[in-house]
Amino acid sequence: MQHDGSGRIVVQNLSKHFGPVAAVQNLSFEVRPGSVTGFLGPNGAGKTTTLRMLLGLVTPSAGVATINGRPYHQLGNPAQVVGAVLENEGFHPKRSARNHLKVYAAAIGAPDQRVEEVLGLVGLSGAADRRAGGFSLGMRQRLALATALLGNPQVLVLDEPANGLDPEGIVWLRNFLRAYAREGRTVLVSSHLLSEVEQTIDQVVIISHGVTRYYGPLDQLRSSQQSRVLVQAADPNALVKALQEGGFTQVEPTPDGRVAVLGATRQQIGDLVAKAGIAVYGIEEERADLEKLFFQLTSPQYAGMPQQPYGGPPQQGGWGPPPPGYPPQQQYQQAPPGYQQGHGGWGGQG
Ligand SMILES: Nc1ncnc2c1ncn2[C@@H]1O[C@H](COP(=O)(O)OP(=O)(O)OP(=O)(O)O)[C@@H](O)[C@H]1O
Repeated sequence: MQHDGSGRIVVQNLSKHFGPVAAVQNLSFEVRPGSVTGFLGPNGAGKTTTLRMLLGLVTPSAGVATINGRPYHQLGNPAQVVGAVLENEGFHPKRSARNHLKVYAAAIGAPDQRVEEVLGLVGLSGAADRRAGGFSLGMRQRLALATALLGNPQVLVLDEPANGLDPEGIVWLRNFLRAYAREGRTVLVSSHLLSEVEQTIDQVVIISHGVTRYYGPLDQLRSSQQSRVLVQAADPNALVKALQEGGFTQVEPTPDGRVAVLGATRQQIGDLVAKAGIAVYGIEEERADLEKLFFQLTSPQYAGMPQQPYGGPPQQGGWGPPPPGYPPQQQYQQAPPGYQQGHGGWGGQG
């Protein structure tokens, strides 16, 4: 049966157990053409196992993974549909890059001319006659990518492709993958570091211990992380009152006695306290930190929490269970008790 040519990757309720180890649990997500999707999670999260199931190298315990609507082994001409780079791929050390590519090109019926094209695409033309055994890790990554590109595939699946690349190589890879997606192709790229792929990806699937923690557009994840303005005031209660009167309702105390205001700028707060005549000793903006959120989402503490409290794996734009302390447990949507009387301390304690 023919595949549908859609360029779509669909992972549906995918699970894999290795004996007692649940490597992947009920994972679901979709990758559409024209986008780069980051598949993120710490070491051991289940990324490689998932990609190996997608590529027909590991049999799922449950669920399905398809490319163009078919499991990998049912794609008639897989090299033209999907190109993949998995971790620790070996090259014959004595074979030159060009000869390595010629062997693979012959195996999938690609012409020798394609070998020269892919060498150019990955920037290895100048090193084509050097033995792969002498290549740096970064050059080996490029050669592996060139091999994946031989069939001019619609879909690219790359496991930790930034490993071993120097900063220049990372920028090169980012531009390459974005251009590839702009051609209407599909790119799925795994990493254990959000910062490494943050500028490359449009969509993100974050997993930890084989379970989805977040699945959706990166922008949405970013905008969920509001910056906060931290204010140290002589009279926090008066400050909270003024903030709420000024329409800043997302106000919370910090452990060090400051008042955190969400959805505000330093300037807005500065103007407000000046107008209200409130003495403040400091106004500081705390920038949203995506890396911190990623760490929280994938931390072991978080992984120990009940799974899927919302009844199933997250849909697109959806979350797994909230990370600890998120949203903050102490949040003054209304004035803290005690302050309305004009006396008593912060939260009615003083
Ligand atoms: N063949 C196997 N036999 C037994 N356990 C396995 C096997 N392959 C993977 N695992 C286990 O499954 C879990 C997920 O591993 P996997 O390699 O998929 O994670 P990963 O997210 O790719 O991590 P890394 O970046 O370290 O490769 C780990 O606990 C790992 O030890």
